[in-house]
Amino acid sequence: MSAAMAEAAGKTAADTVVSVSGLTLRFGGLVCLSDVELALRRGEILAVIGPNGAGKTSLFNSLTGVYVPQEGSITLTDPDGARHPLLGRKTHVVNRLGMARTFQNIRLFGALTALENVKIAAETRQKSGPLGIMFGLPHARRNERESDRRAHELLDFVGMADKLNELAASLSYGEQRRLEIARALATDPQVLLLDEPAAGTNPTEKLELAELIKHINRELGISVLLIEHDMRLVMSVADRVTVLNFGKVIASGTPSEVQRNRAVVEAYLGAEMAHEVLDGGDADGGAVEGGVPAARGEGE
Ligand SMILES: Nc1ncnc2c1ncn2[C@@H]1O[C@H](COP(=O)(O)OP(=O)(O)OP(=O)(O)O)[C@@H](O)[C@H]1O
Repeated sequence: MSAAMAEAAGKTAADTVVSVSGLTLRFGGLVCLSDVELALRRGEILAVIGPNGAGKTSLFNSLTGVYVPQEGSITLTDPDGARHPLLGRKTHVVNRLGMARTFQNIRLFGALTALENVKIAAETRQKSGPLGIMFGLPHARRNERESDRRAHELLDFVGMADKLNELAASLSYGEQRRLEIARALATDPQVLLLDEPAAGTNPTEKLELAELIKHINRELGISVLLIEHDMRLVMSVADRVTVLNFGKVIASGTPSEVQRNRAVVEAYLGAEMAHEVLDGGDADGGAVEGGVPAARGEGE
C-alpha cells in the first residue's frame, strides 16, 4: 500500500470514532437490541431517539461495558487510527479509553461539593494512589493541585463557577445535570454519552443545555452521542439522528430526514396518525411538529 493510500485508509478509519456492528443483546427471551448498526463520526453530535423501551439506554450500557451483548462488535478508534474493541471490557477500562457518560437518573455524590465531585473524576486520570496522598509525596501533591485546577476550569466551563462549594444534593436539577457533565468531562473523553440530559429541566435550562452541548462539541472537539426525548433539543443540536424501535435501527439521517421518515413517524404516532401527518391529513391540534412529536413529557 502506498503512503498516500495508507494515509487515506488511516483517515477513513479515524473518521468514525465509535462503530457498532451487528449488536444483539438478549435478556432471556427478550431481544433488547437486534443487529444494531451505528457509526458516530469524529466531531459530530449524533442523537439516538426512539419510543420508551426502544433500547436506547441498553445501547449506552452496552457501549460503556455495563451490559455485554451476546453478538456483534463495538470499536472505538483514536484520532491516530488505533482501534480498541470495547465489547466485554470493564466500564473503567472503557472510560480510560475515552468514553464518558452521564446517566438518565443522576448519579452524583450528594454529600460532596460540586468541586469534590469533579475532582474525584479528574483524579481517576492520575497515577498517584492513596499511599502517595497519605504520605504527602511531591507527585501526589502536584496531582492534587492539578485535579483541583482542572475541576475549577470545568465547573467554569459548564457555567457553575459560583457553585463550587455547594453540596451536589442541594443543587437544582439543571445544575446537577451540568455537574454530571463536568464530571464526565474531567476524565478527558473523546466521546461523551449523554443519557436524557434534559430530563427534569425547565425550558430555560433546556436552552442553556443545548448551548452547552454545542460548546462541548465545538470548543473541546468531543464527539457526542445523545439520548433525548425532547425533540426540540435533538433537532437544535444533532448533526444526525439514529432511530431505534423495539431494539432495531429503523432510520438514520439528518434531523429533518428522520422527522419525515414514515417508519419513524409510525413508531411514535401509529400508522393512522402517520398517514394524516405525512400524507396531508388533519394532524389534529399541533401535537406533532414535522412528523415526530415535538417534545414528550418528563417521566414517560
Ligand atoms: N437488565 C435488564 N434485564 C431485563 N430487561 C432489561 C434490562 N435492561 C433493559 N431491559 C429491557 O430492555 C428494553 C429496552 O429498555 P431500555 O431502558 O434500553 O429502553 P429505552 O429506549 O432507554 O427506554 P426509555 O426511553 O424509557 O428510557 C425494555 O423492554 C427493558 O425492560
